[in-house]
Amino acid sequence: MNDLATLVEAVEPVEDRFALMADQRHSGLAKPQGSLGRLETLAAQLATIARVCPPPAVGNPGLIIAAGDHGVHAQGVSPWPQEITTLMVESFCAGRASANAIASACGVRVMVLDAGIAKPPADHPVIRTAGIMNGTRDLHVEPAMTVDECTAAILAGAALADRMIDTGADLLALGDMGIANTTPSAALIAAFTGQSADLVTGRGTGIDDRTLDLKKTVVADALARHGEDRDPLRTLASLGGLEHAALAGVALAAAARRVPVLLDGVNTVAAALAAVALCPDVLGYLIAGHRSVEPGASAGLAHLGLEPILDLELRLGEGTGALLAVPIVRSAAAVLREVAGLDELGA
Ligand SMILES: Cc1cc2ncn([C@H]3O[C@H](COP(=O)(O)O)[C@@H](O)[C@H]3O)c2cc1C
Ligand SMILES: O=C(O)c1cccnc1
Repeated sequence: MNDLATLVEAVEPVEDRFALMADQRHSGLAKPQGSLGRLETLAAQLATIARVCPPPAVGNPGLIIAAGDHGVHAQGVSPWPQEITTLMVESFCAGRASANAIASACGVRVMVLDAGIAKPPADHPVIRTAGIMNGTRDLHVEPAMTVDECTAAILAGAALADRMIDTGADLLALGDMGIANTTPSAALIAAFTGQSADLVTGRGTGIDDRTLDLKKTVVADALARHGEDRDPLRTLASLGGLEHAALAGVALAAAARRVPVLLDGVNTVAAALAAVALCPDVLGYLIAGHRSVEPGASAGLAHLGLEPILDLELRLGEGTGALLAVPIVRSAAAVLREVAGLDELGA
């Protein structure tokens, strides 16, 4: 898929009639009706995505961690130096980050997309490089990306998603890495939900009260600079990051291939809002893995109408919360596929 309009057109709505079939099937299984609670809703969603009931087993889940740097880091919105983005990506490659530990515990393959890191990491078999730019411009003073740069990042994410699906991935979890990226996330969430900068801006990696006030002002100023234009692509380019754009591309490509998309924390929720604004039919493919502590995550999830699977008070990103939800999504499909019918009891 080499242009955005083609990618958007390739996404077809999920088919609700398969949810009905899933409900009927659940009612006939050897368990009291509704006794598996939201696991049943999840299985029904998987059936609507796959257009088949029971849905296929989730046998080969993948995680894409998109990484990028941010011009707005210069405003002092994060206590961490920008080089941490590069160092953490190298840690993903070495299999030493939190995301790797949880991915191997949950049986998930990890790939990393350098969507636009300021100091690019060394080449590694798990890294793909978008090759667009080395970090965004400062969204506080000017658009973070041009529309062309943003489109290229979306397509880079879509290309990696396609490659993972071609090599067997049947669920894609989203993860992010990018020092200062909770600032563009807050700006995107405010723009796409209509909530105030004050409400959706959080402490990110753990900033003090003074820095939080500064961050809220930076987000509010960026929203004022951007103005009322709610065109999804221009909004994403103006207020977002390269990793947000790339993750929106992953969601679009996965939806186009009828593959479920598992969201992580605030940064992937911001990317999901952009993807849904670009293509409303993407929504049916999204599953919220967890509720991040960041306030913008809850605002974004509420706007999308998504109820997260887990709430473990995580506030890391990298895909950690999405990864932890993978066994639950797998189990939802397994129940609908494998549990005996009431009529088979004693047979
Ligand atoms: C060592 C380290 C590992 C991380 N892994 C994810 N993040 C998370 O924190 C960053 C965003 O927070 P803020 O906007 O406050 O900078 C992102 O990179 C996010 O993925 C990390 C942050 C650090 C410092
Ligand atoms: O919840 C998240 O995803 C998160 C929170 C803080 C920093 N980075 C990510």
